[in-house]
Amino acid sequence: MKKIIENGTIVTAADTYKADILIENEQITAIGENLDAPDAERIDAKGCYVFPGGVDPHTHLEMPFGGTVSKDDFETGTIAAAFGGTTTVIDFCLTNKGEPLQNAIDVWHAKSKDKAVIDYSFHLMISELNKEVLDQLPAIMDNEGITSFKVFMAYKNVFQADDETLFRTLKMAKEHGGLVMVHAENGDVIDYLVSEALEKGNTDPIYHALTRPPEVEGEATGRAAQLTGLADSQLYVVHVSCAEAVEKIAEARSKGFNVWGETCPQYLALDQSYLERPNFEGAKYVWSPPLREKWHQEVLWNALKSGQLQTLGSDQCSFDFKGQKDLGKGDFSKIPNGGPMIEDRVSILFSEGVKKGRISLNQFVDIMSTRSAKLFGLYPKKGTIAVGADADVVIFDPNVERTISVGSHHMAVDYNAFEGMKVTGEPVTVLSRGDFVIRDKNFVGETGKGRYLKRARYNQLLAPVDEKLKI
Ligand SMILES: NC(=O)NCCC(=O)O
Ligand SMILES: [Zn+2]
Ligand SMILES: [Zn+2]
Repeated sequence: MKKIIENGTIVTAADTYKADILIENEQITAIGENLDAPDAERIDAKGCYVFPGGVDPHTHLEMPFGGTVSKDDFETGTIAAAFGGTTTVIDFCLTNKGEPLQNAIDVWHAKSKDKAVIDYSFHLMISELNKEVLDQLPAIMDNEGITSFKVFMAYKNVFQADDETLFRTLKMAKEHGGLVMVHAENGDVIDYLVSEALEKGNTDPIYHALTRPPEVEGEATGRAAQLTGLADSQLYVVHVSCAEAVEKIAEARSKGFNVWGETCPQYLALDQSYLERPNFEGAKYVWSPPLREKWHQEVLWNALKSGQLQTLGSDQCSFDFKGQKDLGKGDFSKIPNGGPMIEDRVSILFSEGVKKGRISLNQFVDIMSTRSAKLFGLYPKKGTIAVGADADVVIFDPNVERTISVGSHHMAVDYNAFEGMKVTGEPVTVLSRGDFVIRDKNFVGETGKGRYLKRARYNQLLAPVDEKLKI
């Protein structure tokens, strides 16, 4: 069925203008004034912005972690994402040392197939990079379209990889056109600081933040950036939380290194004092890296504005307060790390960013959608409103005022980290490849309709085309 979205203001990463959009066969087929197609359903977007569906580059749906499994799965997580104006998520596929990579990928396909309501893709975790692993990667890039690889520099004895693995991953990415992602914190130093705190009897949630100071994030970010320069490769630093890390990214970029940075809503709008909330409530705000002193927020906003940071990931990794976060009662190091962010990512960026004059409307679209689509090989199918793009479209009311609350959110968990926060703006209608997923703020999508997306390689879209990979 054809559709025409009319009377709205289209916003892309580059432009803001009034026009109608014609949608046919999953795609945008025309953009212009007073479009007509006699058999089209007409959707009125009067008073609203019409922008590309959000691309969330960082989620952990149904992920085993911290002795439990993150609560939102590919069904509840993608429904919540759609309510929030996101139409594509890229989730992290965990791997186990010694296990064929394809097995791990198959586990992630089994979790997501028949569940996701919007389109999705995977990054792949690299925990070791010997010849055996290296030999598997080109086929995985070709067959699975997985072109980004995540290395953890923290979580000692769990996910943490050593510097040799990081460096070899960077070299591999250079050769094959992949993008390396890092969780940049110095896991060895954190491990020492945590045991020191616990020995002294410091067990409350606030010690999670105090044992992961900004210096350990800045150090690891700088190390990863230097190794990227040495390998002449490309790096994407996930969940940047502090000034120390921003400085290292900016320094590397000023040297011409291909280093990119993502921050998350929690670092822009929450701060370290939340971890001191009584009755163990501080556990709700345990992320790694941790929430920082409030002044870091403005540094992050300025980095988004100036382009030193480019994207916003939700780092969705939700755990119930009761029954999951409380695994860490009496020992902060056992609190599952992560929180529910997938639904509020776009709204927080709009309300705290655009409405408060920190970023422009076009920067907002770039940060929450376009730049991730470009960096991760999905553009221009995803991440923009253009003829030929998938019709992933959000109709967004920029003036409605509302209060975020667990009572009205759609994530599966028993709290919302922004509880009581007033925001301006809300998605009203969301389409995924031309089909309504959210219509007039109601879910009308279909479980399992989301499609797995194979992605292009980094150097097919951004860097000069490598002779070996002519496109
Ligand atoms: N960030 C966090 O605390 N949890 C999710 C896993 C990760 O990204 O490190
Ligand atoms: Zn991480
Ligand atoms: Zn994460």
